Amino acid sequence: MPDVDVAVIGGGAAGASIAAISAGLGLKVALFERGAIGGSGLNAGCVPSKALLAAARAAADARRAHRFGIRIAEPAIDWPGVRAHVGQAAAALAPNHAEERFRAMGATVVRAAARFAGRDVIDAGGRRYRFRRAVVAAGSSPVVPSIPGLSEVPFLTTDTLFGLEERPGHLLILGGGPIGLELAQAHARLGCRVTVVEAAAIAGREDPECLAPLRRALAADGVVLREGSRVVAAEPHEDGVALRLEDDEQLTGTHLLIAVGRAPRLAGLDLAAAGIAFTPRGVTTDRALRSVSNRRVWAAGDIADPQGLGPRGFTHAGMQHVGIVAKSMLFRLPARLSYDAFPRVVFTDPGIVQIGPTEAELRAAGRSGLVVLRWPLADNDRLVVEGRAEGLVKLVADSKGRLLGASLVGPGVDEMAALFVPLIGTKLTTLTDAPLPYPTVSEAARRAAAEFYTPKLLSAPVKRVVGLMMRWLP
Ligand SMILES: Cc1cc2nc3c(=O)[nH]c(=O)nc-3n(C[C@H](O)[C@H](O)[C@H](O)COP(=O)(O)OP(=O)(O)OC[C@H]3O[C@@H](n4cnc5c(N)ncnc54)[C@H](O)[C@@H]3O)c2cc1C
Ligand SMILES: NC(=O)c1ccc[n+]([C@@H]2O[C@H](COP(=O)([O-])OP(=O)(O)OC[C@H]3O[C@@H](n4cnc5c(N)ncnc54)[C@H](O)[C@@H]3O)[C@@H](O)[C@H]2O)c1
Repeated sequence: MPDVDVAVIGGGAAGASIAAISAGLGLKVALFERGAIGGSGLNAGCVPSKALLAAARAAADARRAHRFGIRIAEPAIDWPGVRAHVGQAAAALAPNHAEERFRAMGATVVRAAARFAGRDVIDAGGRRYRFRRAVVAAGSSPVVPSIPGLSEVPFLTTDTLFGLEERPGHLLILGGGPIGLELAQAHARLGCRVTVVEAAAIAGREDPECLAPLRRALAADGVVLREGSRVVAAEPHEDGVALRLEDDEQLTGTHLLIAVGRAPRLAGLDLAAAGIAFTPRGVTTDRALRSVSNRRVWAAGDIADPQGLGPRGFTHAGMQHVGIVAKSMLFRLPARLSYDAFPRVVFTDPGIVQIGPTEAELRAAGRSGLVVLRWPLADNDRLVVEGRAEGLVKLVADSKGRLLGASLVGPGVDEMAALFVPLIGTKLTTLTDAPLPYPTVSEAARRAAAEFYTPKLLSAPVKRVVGLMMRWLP
């Protein structure tokens, strides 16, 4: 006889939501969490990083105020005050993740590491739980590269950075992905020296046309970017830490942050004991997020590797997974995950947004007949009046005018992502016909979409027909 209907391993964004829905449906639920409920997003990810960026934005806005004829002295950064703000942001959101909230819903919260002990058995906290259905939502953790000497130097990851009491004097950041870039800009604006060492190009997944404005902004903030640089050794230094690059150059800093990617937290789950197939990319599932080898088990969030689609390390991917798992596991409805309109945002200033595939990804997938439309944000009235008119809206459509992907860079474009998600796969007329409010940054979406029709509308035959109608029809 099973002890629980639904066992959920991991109380992060994905696992906690599935536990809440299952309990809300009156099912007997056990939620296993070995750390803090809320997971990486609340405690060491989205929330503290965006709170730090908000403080950094306030400092940057003060520095830019002179453009508007407002003179403000160089802002004094009160680091304990900044840390208090970051702490308060997490505290304000913590009640959504409180253990009592789940208990009140009728779920059993087990504050212990869980591991599988059979196809329908989980061991945790010295007890054995037999389940009807289980969801693996154990998340991901920072990858630490094997660099000679790294284990001899004190280094930070995002698991430890937000607990650091002192302000780094000179923060060296290894990795120029979203984590490295967001935290580089935040720290630079808050008065730290920052050097980013990136083995390839920064934001390497993003459309290359979006990178120039970001590189310029980071340079203006004082971030030193070392792209195409490989670290071959790390060693202690009187300043804190030294990194040796391939060409023997040495970079020194007071602190080192490792931000070279995240990997699914597979260790300790003993997935093999339950016959759950996995690879280093995560738990192998079908498109309904159901394990391909143990049909009692589903996976969600950073640890899920839906076959053919690969893992996605975003909170909103986890939220999309929750909907799929609810349909498939709880309601027994057909469910099929698709990332065709999946958005990602780098929350720097300017931000970079990608919705759906990039032009390069579409071409690599063999899509032909692509139409690329661009609208520079230098022409956006809202940004002109705000003195920040830089960036790009780039849309990729098929020959019939159906939107396949959108790449954006500019101030405030993060909020435009939501506009585009439901439009992927639809005709661009949805945008051109919509009265998007003026003056907003979003309005540039309509201008870019209109570029698809303008050449056709202003063609010689159309001009002739319009002229004839004007002159000959009443
Ligand atoms: C600095 C940073 C900034 C980020 N910013 C963004 C952003 O702006 N937008 C965005 O969409 N994403 C962002 N992300 C990614 C986002 O945080 C993750 O995609 C998301 O938190 C993953 O949620 P999850 O539920 O899959 O896993 P997690 O949040 O990692 O939760 C998994 C939980 O499982 C628990 N656990 C693991 N193993 C066991 C076990 N054996 N037994 C019991 N419990 C276990 C862990 O303690 C953890 O609490 C950011 C990440 C970082 C690090
Ligand atoms: N804004 C957001 O939504 C957001 C923010 C932060 C994190 N995240 C999630 O967290 C994940 C992890 O982020 P990330 O930035 O750590 O990883 P990432 O994989 O996106 O980027 C890591 C970068 O490090 C570089 N790199 C790898 N090894 C290196 C080495 N030895 N030396 C120098 N550079 C090296 C890579 O070339 C890459 O550019 C992201 O993929 C994303 O899913 C999302």
